[in-house]
Amino acid sequence: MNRAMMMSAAKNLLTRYGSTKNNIYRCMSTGKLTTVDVNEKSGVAVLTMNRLPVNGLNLELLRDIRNDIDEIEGNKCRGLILTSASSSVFSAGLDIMEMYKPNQDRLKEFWTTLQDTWLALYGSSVPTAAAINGHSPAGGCLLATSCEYRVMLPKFTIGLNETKLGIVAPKWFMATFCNVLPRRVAEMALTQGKMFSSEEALKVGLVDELAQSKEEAIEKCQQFFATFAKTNPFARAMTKQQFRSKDLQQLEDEKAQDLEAFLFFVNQPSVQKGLGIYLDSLKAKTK
Ligand SMILES: CCCCC/C=C/C(=O)SCCNC(=O)CCNC(=O)[C@H](O)C(C)(C)COP(=O)(O)OP(=O)(O)OC[C@H]1O[C@@H](n2cnc3c(N)ncnc32)[C@H](O)[C@@H]1OP(=O)(O)O
Repeated sequence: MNRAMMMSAAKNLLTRYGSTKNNIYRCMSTGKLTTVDVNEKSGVAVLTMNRLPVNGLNLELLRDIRNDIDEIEGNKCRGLILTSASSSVFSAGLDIMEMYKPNQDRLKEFWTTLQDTWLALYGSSVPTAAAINGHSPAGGCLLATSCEYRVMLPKFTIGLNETKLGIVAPKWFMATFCNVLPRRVAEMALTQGKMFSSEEALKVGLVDELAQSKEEAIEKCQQFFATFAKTNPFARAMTKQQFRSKDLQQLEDEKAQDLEAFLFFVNQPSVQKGLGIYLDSLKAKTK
């Protein structure tokens, strides 16, 4: 191999395996709206949501996340860290545009994909953690709390704020919240639609640690995964799945009813009106 060929091969490798100070990262898959980088040394995959500006969870982003989780599971990665390409928003939750004046076929597909994404993430056999590097309301909080561990950057907010929008978080959103928070704290926060500051979230246990940067948050998630070094991966995964089986089974059993209830609720004129007013208030903020 001559020098030019060697340079070209090295360039190709760097494009595919981009190197950082300590580790080699392999880009496993790149959905249009997500990227997945696997640390070759640790086997940990970092799944980055990249639908800027706010990672609103629309049908396409949910599909990409779902496919990435499946791929990470299939590749037997040692861990999955969910994070955001934005420096101020982890995810703004469900893209309200999917629910406002919706096309009914797409609305069905949107909700079914959300259900499947949650089942895949909450029930994942791979250890999961969220590096919450920005605001994380509603569906963003659902994704973060579906993971086993959360590290958040200061001065952001997280919570299930649905009641403030005049909508109701489905049972499985609530179950996910209750898997993390004491029941009384969860009930109060859900009914109030409370958004916790990072510092408050740490205090009540909604997040496990704070970090000063995204890199530090990812490092802390990796340290969490390292706590499983002396456990049997199969026994670990079975234990997690059995622990979460009631919540998972409930949605599996009630998927069709949950979809019907969502469609009925979203199509109510009063709900449509409320969503329209909320969207206007979000847009007015930027004017
Ligand atoms: C019926 C059953 C429902 C089931 C449960 C529902 C769950 C959900 O997830 S509902 C969604 C709830 N989400 C929110 O309430 C968050 C709303 N967004 C915000 O609070 C903020 O945008 C922010 C804190 C996440 C980020 O603030 P900032 O960085 O200042 O960005 P902007 O507010 O200026 O937003 C930029 C741009 O994005 C639009 N947008 C924000 N969030 C959403 C959203 N969830 N869906 C659709 N669009 C959203 C916002 O309107 C701006 O648009 P433009 O003005 O056109 O740039």
